[in-house]
Amino acid sequence: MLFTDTHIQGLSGDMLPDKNGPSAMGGGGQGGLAEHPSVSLFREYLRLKTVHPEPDYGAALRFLERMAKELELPMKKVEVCPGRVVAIITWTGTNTALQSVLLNSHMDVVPVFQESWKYDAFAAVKDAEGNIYGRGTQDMKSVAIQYIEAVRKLKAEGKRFARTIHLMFVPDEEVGGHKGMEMFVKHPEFQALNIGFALDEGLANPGESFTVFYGERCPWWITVRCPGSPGHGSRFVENTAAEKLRKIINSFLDFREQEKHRLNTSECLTLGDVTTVNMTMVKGGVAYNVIPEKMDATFDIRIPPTVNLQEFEAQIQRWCKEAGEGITYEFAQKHTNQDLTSTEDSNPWWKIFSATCKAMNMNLQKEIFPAASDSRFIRAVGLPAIGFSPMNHTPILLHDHNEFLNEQVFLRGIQVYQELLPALASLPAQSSEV
Ligand SMILES: CSCC[C@H](NC(C)=O)C(=O)O
Ligand SMILES: [Zn+2]
Ligand SMILES: [Zn+2]
Repeated sequence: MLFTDTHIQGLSGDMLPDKNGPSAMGGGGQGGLAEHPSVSLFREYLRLKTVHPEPDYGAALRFLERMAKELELPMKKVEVCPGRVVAIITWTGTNTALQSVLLNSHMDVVPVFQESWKYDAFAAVKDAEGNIYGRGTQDMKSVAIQYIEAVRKLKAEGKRFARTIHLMFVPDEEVGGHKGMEMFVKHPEFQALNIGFALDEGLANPGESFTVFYGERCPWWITVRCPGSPGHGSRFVENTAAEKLRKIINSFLDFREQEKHRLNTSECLTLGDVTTVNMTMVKGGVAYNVIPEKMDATFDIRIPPTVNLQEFEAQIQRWCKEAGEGITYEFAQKHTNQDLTSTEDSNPWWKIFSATCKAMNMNLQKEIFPAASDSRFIRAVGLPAIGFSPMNHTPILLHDHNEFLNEQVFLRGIQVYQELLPALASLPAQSSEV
């Protein structure tokens, strides 16, 4: 039986036809041809509302439990915080003494401005070009299903590898990972996974190449508090909070201009190589005619690994001092680990990853991730991690309206993991492991 997109929109994931496990015939968009079962599964996962501020993690965990059952693999659940569960599906290797390969994805997605979307952001509508629209199509439910489907295919082919492969599904990445990966990397269950190398999310690439991320900028979220003398709004009161706030804003935003200019005038720099500063909140004031006793400005700063963080903070202190008396600041986010994953052939994991991609004629663009992902916590405990979402010929639409991924790009990504997983999980024992 075939469905049109209109029919599919009205169905919940549970109501989709499910004849042979995930081999559901999905929505149309391809002239009535049966939909690839992996695409149907992807669309089903997209329909789960794991959206902040109240993600339905229960639905995602039930879905993943079903996946584990279909794959005939065990799934472990670790509650790192009340209501915050990390799920791990494990394909045990033939030599459990060797370090394992981690395939990480986050279950949660960011909210949408539904009125600005072409379709319901949680209906996983597929258009006539095969573009699948939905929150999480790029970030990063596609990658989660690609991992699952690659493992399904490899298992069906009777493959088995020396190294264990862990498929990990974490909560709360989109709100900083504090009740997700940040906690889990310190958990004994994480250590017990004996991870040697991790893959996590990357970004789409609009061209033919695939972008891979070997490091991240440090996110610093800072609120600068400017105290001042209050008084009547009709007077020239000295030492006002607003005068100080103006100087603070000028210092931060002048620096922003310099960095923007540096990025725009250098061909070899990408966003991940410069510091971005954005004023994201301003607070203060109680009435039109009352000069307030304090005003705050909040900035989202992203600092590349090449910047000395002590010197950068000293600069912030100078800006505060220059702006007037009594100015303080406080961090809501201050990541300080600047570890990079080596992309030299001396790193055997990188060597096998890049060689396997090259054998598939994939051109890799190495960059610093401009935002923050859970990879930063993995690198911070000393493990190599590469951010990689196999999405080329795709505009970068994470967190944007009308986020989409084409089904052919999605399916090609499964093939990419079908090659990568055997290569990584067959990496010979390293001298550090014996
Ligand atoms: C700093 S925790 C927030 C994480 C979020 N990640 C992404 C990929 O958008 C960000 O960079 O804002
Ligand atoms: Zn993400
Ligand atoms: Zn995101």
